[in-house]
Amino acid sequence: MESYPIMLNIKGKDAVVVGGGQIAYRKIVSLIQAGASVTVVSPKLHANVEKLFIDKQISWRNKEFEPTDLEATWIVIAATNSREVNAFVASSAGNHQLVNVVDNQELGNFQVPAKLSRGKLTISVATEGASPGLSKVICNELGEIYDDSYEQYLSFLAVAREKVKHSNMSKKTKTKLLKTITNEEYRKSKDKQRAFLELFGRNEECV
Ligand SMILES: C[C@@]1(CC(=O)O)c2cc3[nH]c(cc4nc(cc5[nH]c(cc(n2)[C@H]1CCC(=O)O)[C@@](C)(CC(=O)O)[C@@H]5CCC(=O)O)C(CC(=O)O)=C4CCC(=O)O)c(CCC(=O)O)c3CC(=O)O
Ligand SMILES: NC(=O)C1=CN([C@@H]2O[C@H](COP(=O)(O)OP(=O)(O)OC[C@H]3O[C@@H](n4cnc5c(N)ncnc54)[C@H](O)[C@@H]3O)[C@@H](O)[C@H]2O)C=CC1
Repeated sequence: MESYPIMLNIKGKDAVVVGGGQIAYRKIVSLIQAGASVTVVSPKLHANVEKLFIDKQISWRNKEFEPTDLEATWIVIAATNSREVNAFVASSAGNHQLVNVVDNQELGNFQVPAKLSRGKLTISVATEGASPGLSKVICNELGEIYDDSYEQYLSFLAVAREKVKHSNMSKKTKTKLLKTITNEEYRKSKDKQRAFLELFGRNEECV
């Protein structure tokens, strides 16, 4: 069966990461970047995780995992170096919790893909656990093609699309315009972007 890829809005949501090592650190950073409120449960912290705690970016329960640690959280990441503990974390989670198990994907209900961010553009790559290393390689390759210029371009597209959507143009014209601005020439030319936005009046800062 295929996985179902989604973009999750976890801003302000509680996440519990069990384990405070290097792998936990990687997952914690992406949770923080997405605005989650992260609590780490672990008797020891890797220096990088400790720094996040000192900087008040995470909460820390300095203890071994117990099932009550999962109360009232939405996202659970089992990232200890013990397969038994990770399995125990997974079996302690409720049906409505999102659970990721770093050493046994079968026990959880989501996996973390490799990710490339360019502002509003997200490219994520996953292999159903067949080769996380390949996911990383592919993401790095895509990073060469979808370079930093996409960040500004996506800001333009977002503003332009809103303007088109809220204009009085016919549906057909709107569809045509939205297609036109995905042409490469709009990414490469801020003059073209500016000219497009000027069709709708005052210019925006995204250009
Ligand atoms: C199932 C999954 C569960 C999950 O973690 O969600 C999982 C599981 C496991 N990974 C293992 C190994 C490695 N993982 C990486 C890297 C990443 N792993 C990530 C995700 C995932 N890893 C999920 C599937 C995603 C998919 O399908 O592609 C990435 C993409 C995202 C992230 O972690 O943020 C991140 C790249 C981030 C980046 O871009 O930098 C590397 C390479 C490296 O670190 O350089 C290696 C070594 C090379 C190799 O093995 O390929 C092992 C064996 C552990 C052991 O030896 O004991 C397991 C356990 C198992 O296989 O059962
Ligand atoms: N999914 C992925 O991308 C990858 C997963 N792995 C897996 O991740 C596991 C963890 O790797 P690292 O972070 O490098 O290990 P690590 O040894 O650096 O950290 C393990 C952490 O787990 C904590 N811990 C141990 N028992 C605990 C308990 N009962 N309750 C709470 N915390 C507990 C320790 O205090 C420590 O902070 C590895 O065993 C490996 O199987 C490894 C590479 C990639």
